[in-house]
Formats: sequence, structure tokens, C-alpha cells
Amino acid sequence: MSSPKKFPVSWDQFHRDCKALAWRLTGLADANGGWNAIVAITRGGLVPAAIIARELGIRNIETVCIASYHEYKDQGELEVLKGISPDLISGSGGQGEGVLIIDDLTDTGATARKVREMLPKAHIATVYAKPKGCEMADTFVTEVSQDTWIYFPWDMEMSYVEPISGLKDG
Ligand SMILES: O=P(O)(O)OC[C@H]1O[C@H](OP(=O)(O)OP(=O)(O)O)[C@H](O)[C@@H]1O
Ligand SMILES: O=c1[nH]c(=O)c2nc[nH]c2[nH]1
Ligand SMILES: [Mg+2]
Repeated sequence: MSSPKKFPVSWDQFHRDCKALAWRLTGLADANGGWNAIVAITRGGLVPAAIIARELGIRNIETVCIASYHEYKDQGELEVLKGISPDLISGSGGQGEGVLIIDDLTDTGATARKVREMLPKAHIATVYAKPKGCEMADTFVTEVSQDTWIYFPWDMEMSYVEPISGLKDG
């Protein structure tokens, strides 16, 4: 987590960005034969998946549980703790047609690539994307630079920060 730039996201902003993503996905629904189900990539995808499910009226919601080890192993090393249910796979023609895969962000693209292997015809949507991960997301709302770390509201709390003038002394 040594990115020099910080992009802190409040709950309000995250909700607005998820709704912007929902609007984009609504606009793409007809061309994709409608959205029938959501697969949330845990854990970060759970919050946007809930908001998008509410906005798009989707009640068939599944998880794929993936752990990555950005901090203490090679970036991109992934462990699938729980795959996608066979019911959802067979119900989407075996390839994910009409399925939305939702995550909070794509960074290197490794997580999204892993899930695309499971459902090649699904539509991958993330709220934020960094350049290396952009090509893995079919739809996203905001791109941030690769050297930016996105701080999500569930990882933060209100706390005191030094004034800018004080930071210069440290
Ligand atoms: O494009 P990538 O380089 O694969 O990185 C993106 C993934 O990293 C984060 O999840 P993380 O694995 O940290 O776990 P979490 O969602 O449980 O917080 C984020 O939520 C994405 O799923
Ligand atoms: O909270 C996070 N912010 C990020 O920018 C990021 N990239 C990979 N994984 C991440 N998690
Ligand atoms: Mg994640």
C-alpha cells in the first residue's frame, strides 16, 4: 500500500458513483438481453452489488469469494475461496450471459481476469478502475492513476489530520 496518491471516498460519494454505474448498466441492458443475476466479488464488491441490485431490481445475487495478497505476497496471487454456484452457471448458458459481475475496483486486473475465466460472457462492472485493470472491466465509472490508492468508506473513520503547514515541519 505504498501508493503516493490517495483517493479517499466517502459513503455519499460511493453511493453516487454506484448509482452512476447503475445508470450505465441500465443503458446497456437491452443490448445484453437484460440483466438476470449479479455475481459480487467479495468482499469489496458486496456494497456496490447491493446498490446496483436495488437500482436494477435484480434479486438473484451470488458471490465469488477471492482473496488476494497485495501486501505480503506477489501482487496478483489469488485464492478462490468459493466459486460461483453451478445453478447460476447453468442458468446463464454455462458462460454467464445476462450476468453482471460487480467489484469495487480493478487495479492490476488480476481479480477480474480470474472471474472472467469462470463466466466468459458475463459483463464485468467496477466502480473505479486503474489503467492496468481497465481492459478487464466492460464498464466502470471513474479511472484513477495506477499510483493512486483508493480508500473506501468501510476502511476509514473520521480522525484528526495535521494542517498543511504542520505537515511541512514533519
Ligand atoms: O485488480 P486487482 O489487482 O486484482 O485488484 C482489485 C481487487 O483488490 C481488492 O480486493 P482484495 O483482494 O484486496 O480483497 P477485498 O475485496 O476482500 O478487500 C478489490 O476489492 C478488488 O477485488
Ligand atoms: O482499498 C483498496 N484500494 C485500492 O486502491 C486497491 N487496489 C487493489 N486493492 C485495493 N484496495
Ligand atoms: Mg476485492
